[in-house]
Amino acid sequence: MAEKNDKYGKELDLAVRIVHMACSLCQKVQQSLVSAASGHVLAKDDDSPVTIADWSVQATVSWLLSEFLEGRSVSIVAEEDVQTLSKPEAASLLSAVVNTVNECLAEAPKYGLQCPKKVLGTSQILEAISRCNSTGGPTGRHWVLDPVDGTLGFVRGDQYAVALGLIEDGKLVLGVLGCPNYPMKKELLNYNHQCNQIKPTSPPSSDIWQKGCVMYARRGTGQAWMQPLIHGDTKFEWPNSATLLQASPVDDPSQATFCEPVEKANSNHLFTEGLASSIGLKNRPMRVHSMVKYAAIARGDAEVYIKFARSGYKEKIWDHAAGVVIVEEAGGVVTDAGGRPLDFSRGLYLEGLDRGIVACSGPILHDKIIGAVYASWDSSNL
Ligand SMILES: Nc1ncnc2c1ncn2[C@@H]1O[C@H](COP(=O)(O)OS(=O)(=O)O)[C@@H](OP(=O)(O)O)[C@H]1O
Ligand SMILES: [Mg+2]
Ligand SMILES: [Mg+2]
Ligand SMILES: [Mg+2]
Repeated sequence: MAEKNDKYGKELDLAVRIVHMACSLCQKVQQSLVSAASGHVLAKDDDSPVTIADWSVQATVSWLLSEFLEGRSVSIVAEEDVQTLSKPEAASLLSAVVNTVNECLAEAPKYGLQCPKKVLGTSQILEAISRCNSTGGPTGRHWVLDPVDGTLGFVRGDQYAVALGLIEDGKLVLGVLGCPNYPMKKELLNYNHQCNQIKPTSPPSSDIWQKGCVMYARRGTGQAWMQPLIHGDTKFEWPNSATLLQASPVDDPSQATFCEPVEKANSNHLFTEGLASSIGLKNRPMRVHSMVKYAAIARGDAEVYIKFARSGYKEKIWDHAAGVVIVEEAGGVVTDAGGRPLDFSRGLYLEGLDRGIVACSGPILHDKIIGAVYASWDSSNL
């Protein structure tokens, strides 16, 4: 864990504890969603799903950051808002969120944090969610939160992540990525060859599935770390143990494993297929929901992550912030398709992104992949 006196050490220490708590919250909600025939899964205006977990994590993280940092002035850029939750017909949903948040905060002492003196009321929870309405920008400190990244994976009982990053003066300074269904050891996963998604080797109820991990890194340290996920209902002593992450040394593109989004609608699978065949790639793609793709690169389970959204889609900073700093500190390189670093200083979106995102486990491989992207792009646009 970070030294207390180091820059951002206090913030990182707090963020890691908060992400552990959020992961525990998500695990409980996911279990109830998967076991119930129908759960609280709603569709947003863009048809993407949102659940009790998305709002509950946002409220919990917001409350904890405000409580332990600069109070209400803490700036948080996050995905969810309270529009749907505040509607009269959403009363039962809102009360489920209120209960979920209070249950989670009551566990804070297990993570070495103080819980609220009184149970939080509905208005406090709505306020905590809506307080995360910062738009970021080039100056000042902004926390960047994706409460549940890969909500589709979450509702399918599959992979998802809790992602918390910090930007200062437009630069990423730290990232924490909680991956509740991504086991500490790659050997505990196998590939489901039908759909190429990461699946556990055992059913979701097993210990293996429950053993997720939390990764974190501070900019400029050259180190990224991983802790086993802590479960709220088990006995443990904080601090948690951590192991150093190392991205893969493979620099031959034909030997690489590619990661990409599961949904064709979120990334151009045909382009990556063409790219893969142009470089003689042997391995099947690892199609996995959420920022677990960045986690896979950071810890050497895969070498390349490519996301080329349809033209006109603007990538949001919370879908990348935590993952990018962790990959880079583990030895990887993340840029757009033109080889330029991602720009987190321009508000909610990665403005000026050239085509899409290319994350690789090291600089030599990255150069080669960018070259191959250029060649494939030219030939696919002839
Ligand atoms: N049309 C479109 N194109 C590209 N990206 C989109 C699109 N719609 C949504 N999103 C964002 O993708 C986030 C999930 O990315 P994934 O890589 O997990 O996608 S996938 O589920 O594996 O297909 C997802 O994050 P969450 O909403 O946090 O799940 C979205 O922010
Ligand atoms: Mg997301
Ligand atoms: Mg999300
Ligand atoms: Mg979403």
